[in-house]
Amino acid sequence: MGFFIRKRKNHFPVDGRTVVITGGSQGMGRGLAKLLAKKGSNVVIVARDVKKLQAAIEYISAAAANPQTQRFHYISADLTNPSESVRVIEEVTAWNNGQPPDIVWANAGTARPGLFVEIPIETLRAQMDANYWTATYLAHATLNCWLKPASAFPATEGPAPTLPRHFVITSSSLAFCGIAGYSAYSPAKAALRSLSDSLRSELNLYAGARRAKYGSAATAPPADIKIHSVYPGTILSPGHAAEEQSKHPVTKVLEEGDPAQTEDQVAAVAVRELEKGGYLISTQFLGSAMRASALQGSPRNNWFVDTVFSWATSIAWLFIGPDMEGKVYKWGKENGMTNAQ
Ligand SMILES: NC(=O)C1=CN([C@@H]2O[C@H](COP(=O)(O)OP(=O)(O)OC[C@H]3O[C@@H](n4cnc5c(N)ncnc54)[C@H](OP(=O)(O)O)[C@@H]3O)[C@@H](O)[C@H]2O)C=CC1
Ligand SMILES: CCCCCCCCCCCCCCCC(=O)[C@@H](N)CO
Repeated sequence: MGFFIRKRKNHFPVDGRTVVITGGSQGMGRGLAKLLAKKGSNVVIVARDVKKLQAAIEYISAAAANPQTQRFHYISADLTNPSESVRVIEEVTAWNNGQPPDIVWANAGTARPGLFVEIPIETLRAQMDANYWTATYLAHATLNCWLKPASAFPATEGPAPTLPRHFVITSSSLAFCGIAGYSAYSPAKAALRSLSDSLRSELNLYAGARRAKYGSAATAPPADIKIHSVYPGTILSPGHAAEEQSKHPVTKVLEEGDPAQTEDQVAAVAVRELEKGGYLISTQFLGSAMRASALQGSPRNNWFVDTVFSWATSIAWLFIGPDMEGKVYKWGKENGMTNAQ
């Protein structure tokens, strides 16, 4: 039997490892936390609202595979403040017996849709804070901890990890395609894709140094580091319900065909793709098409599928592009310029 059923390598082992998930109190982050609890991880969730965090911890820990040995923890932090990311990593390391977390998932984010000229300047900046800077500050704190053994972080104890560490970013399929109504949000998510590609390139340097003659326990990081980014489409979350309130009707027209996923569905696909070794990860078919049409120089998950799919989407855009332009034009023609909510 073993001859026929070749078990593929799991590139994202989580059993017994410690995972930090920001935005873990609801929506996709809560779905991820529950799934990883089921797969045997120790989980720390981070968000601002303590009541929601407490309720989520109860919900997440109930899914634990080994309730006697797995541990769960929450930290209340506003991640738009850079020093809060540093504190989170320090606190998790202390909680985790002096060992830094194995996996950190920058998932916190919020969308404030609306027409560009209607959005106050402060909201434009706040959207960058909530979506770009939260993840970037966390990446900076985490990579400093993982890459600099002699950094400000408490000295780590015990044996060096043998498995790679992972930093995962939740972006959005809107990173691949700009549509009316998301001008405050999409640029932040597109910037995260660029951050992901840049860090992926840079981390090769440390992987090389670990194996070179210059690498030593004192100067080289103790484990390889893998970076990944996930690009979901519509997720039926509390955040999504809130954004629907301020969403311009033309935006609803444009995203009408986007299949909605529950927090559990999106978490299951994201983790499955990570287990397969995915780097730039979409979570449903439309998202995969959007991804394929916007690959640029990003490392491929599967060179054959990604290349052929990108050719197909290049042709598809010749029809979809004008169709979407026409939908926005038609909405203006029929309803005028006002936000008809
Ligand atoms: N919903 C959707 O349709 C889509 C969402 N996404 C992205 O997926 C991720 C999850 O979204 P979703 O599932 O909708 O989750 P929600 O919007 O429902 O929840 C957001 C989570 O992030 C936390 N959070 C928000 N701001 C901060 C902050 N400044 N500091 C710390 N924590 C914060 C919230 O807790 P609290 O408010 O208590 O801080 C909450 O736990 C986000 O990055 C989002 O942009 C991507 C594609 C589609
Ligand atoms: C060949 C390619 C064809 C592409 C057609 C593109 C159609 C546009 C679909 C827009 C989907 C938007 C999902 C929103 C997710 C999100 O991040 C917000 N809900 C924030 O929470």
